[in-house]
Amino acid sequence: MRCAHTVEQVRAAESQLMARLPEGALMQRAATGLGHAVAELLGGVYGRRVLLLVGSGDNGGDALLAGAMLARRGARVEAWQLGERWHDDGAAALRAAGGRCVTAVSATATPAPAAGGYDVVVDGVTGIGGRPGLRDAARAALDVALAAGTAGGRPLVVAVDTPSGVDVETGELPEGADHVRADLTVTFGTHKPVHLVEPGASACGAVHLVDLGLDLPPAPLEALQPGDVSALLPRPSLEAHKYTRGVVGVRAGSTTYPGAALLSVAGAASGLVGMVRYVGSDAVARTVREQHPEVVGEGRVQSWVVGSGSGDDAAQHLRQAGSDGVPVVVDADALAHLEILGAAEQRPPLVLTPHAGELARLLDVEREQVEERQLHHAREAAARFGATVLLKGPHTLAAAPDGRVRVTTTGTPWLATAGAGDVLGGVVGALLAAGLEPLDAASVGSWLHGAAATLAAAGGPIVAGDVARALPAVVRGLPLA
Ligand SMILES: NC(=O)C1=CN([C@@H]2O[C@H](COP(=O)(O)OP(=O)(O)OC[C@H]3O[C@@H](n4cnc5c(N)ncnc54)[C@H](O)[C@@H]3O)[C@@H](O)[C@H]2O)[C@@H](O)CC1
Ligand SMILES: Nc1ncnc2c1ncn2[C@@H]1O[C@H](COP(=O)(O)OP(=O)(O)O)[C@@H](O)[C@H]1O
Ligand SMILES: [K+]
Repeated sequence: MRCAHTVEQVRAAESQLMARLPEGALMQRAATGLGHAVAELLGGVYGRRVLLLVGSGDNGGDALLAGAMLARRGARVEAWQLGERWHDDGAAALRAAGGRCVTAVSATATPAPAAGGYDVVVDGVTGIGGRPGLRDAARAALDVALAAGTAGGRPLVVAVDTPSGVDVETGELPEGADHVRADLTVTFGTHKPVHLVEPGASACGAVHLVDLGLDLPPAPLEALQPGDVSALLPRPSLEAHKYTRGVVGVRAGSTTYPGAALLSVAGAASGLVGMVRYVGSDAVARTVREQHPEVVGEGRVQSWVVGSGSGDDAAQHLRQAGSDGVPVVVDADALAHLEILGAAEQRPPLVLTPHAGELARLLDVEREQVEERQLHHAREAAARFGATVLLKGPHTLAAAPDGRVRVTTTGTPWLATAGAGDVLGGVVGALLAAGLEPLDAASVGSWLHGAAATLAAAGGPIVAGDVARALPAVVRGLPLA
């Protein structure tokens, strides 16, 4: 599991460990990991030109100590002091290693960049102690450094712990203010929410974790890895028969949108359960069975998938599905009718699968607000509706009513294609029917869906049906549990 901890959790774990280590040992560990990561990114050290942008806290200290390590190995290292103070031991180490230190850099006194520019700019302005936004001195220094470039184009940007200026705890970006965009972020001890949650995650670039040996509590935010998915995936036992594997029912699609029925069923019928039932108009049911001859009609199920392309039938589909007492995936058109299910205590377990626009309508806010504050709104909806909420997008979030959140890190922008969400609803419904609890069903389903899209796309375009077809191959490729 990839875990992201809060700043408070990180600080508590760090101070516990620091109490047991010689002074400065933890920062040296972080700086050594950072130095190695920069060296690897540059494909070597000797003769490389490195600029450190250094703030007033320990984040700057990490940058200075890593810079000293690179300078000792033959890099040409320069450090610009952006705050009123900086980490004196770090600066002394850099000077001793032959690096150049430029103090008192301000927005109006930015140094001339080295002739030929820099191969890499290391952002050590702020880490977990930073407030969102960049101060003018940092903004001006960054502009000058990036414009200086190299023969090969602009320098690479490596963020120390987090890109400066982002909101570390939420992944939000400061409104109207600037932040660093990194090619690589080297973080320490554990991930922080910004490394996983959009839009901040995109500002981190690739993320490299340096282990510090921290003793950490359970994380409020997680990202499943292939081994986790494999361990959670329901697999048929030797004694299995189709009913023990679970039966998923689909009430989706309509004469206006028969395709949504086909795609929801395609997701549900990708092999994760023993049987799929489809309930809808005769005409749509006929079309579904032509393409999926294994699908049967009405009967007992262990979960329902409702709403994709249900159009005017959405309320009725939801009422019927909700009266069974089994978990329900509520998608698309059905999301507007949650009140039909009565008070939260009377409802069956629900997985809501809105995209940002649908979640905005549910919460009566603007779509942009949801996109800007994804973690906040996913958690808010999960708590308000007492349901697991799968907020779909580039880094889909699965939020449980108890506050736990899982981020999906699989997927490809090629997945932004009509009907992909219908397939996802079917996959999540199948996993619920197979016995997973809602947060596991939502997060495992979303992980498999993203991985199937990446496999099917292979760098090129796909349609929604390709995702369902690729899903069995993703399951086959999982590591053994
Ligand atoms: N706490 C620890 O034990 C460890 C911390 N480490 C490093 O230390 C960092 C945290 O250090 P600090 O707590 O000193 O905090 P930071 O270095 O992240 O930032 C705090 C400083 O930045 C200034 N600042 C805040 N917001 C700003 C903004 N928007 N623009 C410009 N300046 C701003 C503050 O006035 C303060 O002086 C971590 O991110 C990590 O890089 C690592 O060395 C590992 C060990
Ligand atoms: N930029 C993106 N990168 C990766 N995945 C994306 C991106 N945009 C959308 N997706 C995924 O594509 C799917 C789209 O679903 P949805 O919005 O419900 O579309 P539809 O209603 O047409 O099926 C979701 O799984 C979502 O997470
Ligand atoms: K930083």
